[in-house]
Amino acid sequence: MKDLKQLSEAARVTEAWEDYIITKYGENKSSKETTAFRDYSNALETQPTVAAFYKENHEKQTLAHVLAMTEKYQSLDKAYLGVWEVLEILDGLVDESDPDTQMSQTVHALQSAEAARRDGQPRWMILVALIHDLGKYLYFEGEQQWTVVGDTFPVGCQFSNKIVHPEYFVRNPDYNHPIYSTKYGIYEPHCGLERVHLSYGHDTYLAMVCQNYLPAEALYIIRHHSFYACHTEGSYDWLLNEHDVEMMKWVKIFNQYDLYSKAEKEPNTEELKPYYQELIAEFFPEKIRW
Ligand SMILES: O[C@H]1[C@H](O)[C@@H](O)[C@H](O)[C@@H](O)[C@H]1O
Ligand SMILES: [Fe+2]
Ligand SMILES: [Fe+2]
Repeated sequence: MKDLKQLSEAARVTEAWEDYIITKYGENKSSKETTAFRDYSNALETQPTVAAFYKENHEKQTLAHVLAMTEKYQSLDKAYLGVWEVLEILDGLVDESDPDTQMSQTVHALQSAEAARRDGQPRWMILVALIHDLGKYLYFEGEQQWTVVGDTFPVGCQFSNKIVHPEYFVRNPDYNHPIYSTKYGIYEPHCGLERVHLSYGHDTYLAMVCQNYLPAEALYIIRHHSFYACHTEGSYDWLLNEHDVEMMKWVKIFNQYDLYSKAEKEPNTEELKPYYQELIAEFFPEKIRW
C-alpha cells in the first residue's frame, strides 16, 4: 500500500485548498480572525459550559455506549419529518460544546449554507452546509447534549491527545481497558473509517438518516465533519484507507464554511426559505424517516 505517499499528497492538496479558502475569507465578511475560532485553552475560566460539556462527553462516550445508541437509532422509526421542518425545530437548540456561537442551530445552518453559496460551491455542497448539523435533532428525541454535539473521536482504541480536552478521558471506563486502551484497539491499521465506531452524536445519526438521498461525498462530510482530531489535527492517520484519503479533502473544504461563518451576521430565515426549500426538494422527498 502506498498510504504514506498518498497521505502526504492529500495533505498537500488540502493545504492548498485551505490557503485558497482562507484567502477568500481574508476579504472577509466576518469580524473574527480565523485563528480566533476553536480556542479551548481557557475554557475552564472563560467558557465553563464548554469545559463541563467535554468533561461529561469524554467520561461517558464508551464503545458500549456507541453500540447501544447505534442499536437504538438505526431503525429510523422515531419520527417522519421534512428536512426544513427539522431545521426549524433546531431553532430551539444552542450548542453547549461550541465556543464560537451562541446562536440557534437554525441560524448556524443558514450561515454555513450562505457561505458555501457565496463561494460558488455546487448545489450538493450548499445543501450539505445547510443540513450538516440536523442530526442534533437527537436532542429533541430526549438525548442529552453530551451524546449529540461536540467533536467526535474513535472509541475502542486509544484516545489521541489531539482531541480537545484530552485530560477528561482518564475517567472514561474504556481508558484502562486492556484492549480499548491500546493504540489500535479493536481495529486493523488502515481498515478505513467506515469500520470505525466514532463517539455517538449528530454526525453518525444524520449520515444514516440521509443515506438514500445524497452522493457519497456528501454523506462522508456529514459523518466525519466533527472528527477534528483527524481532519484538522492529522491524528488517527493509521485508521485511514485510500477512500478516506480521497474523501477527506471534501471535509476540509466544507469545514471552512462550517467554522468561519459563525461570526457572520444573522441571516433572514423567511427571506431565504424559498431558495432552500427548493434546494432540499432537489434531493429529498417531502418527509423522511428519523
Ligand atoms: O461544538 C461544535 C459543534 O457541536 C459542531 O456541530 C461539531 O460538528 C463540532 O465538531 C463541535 O466542535
Ligand atoms: Fe456539527
Ligand atoms: Fe456545524
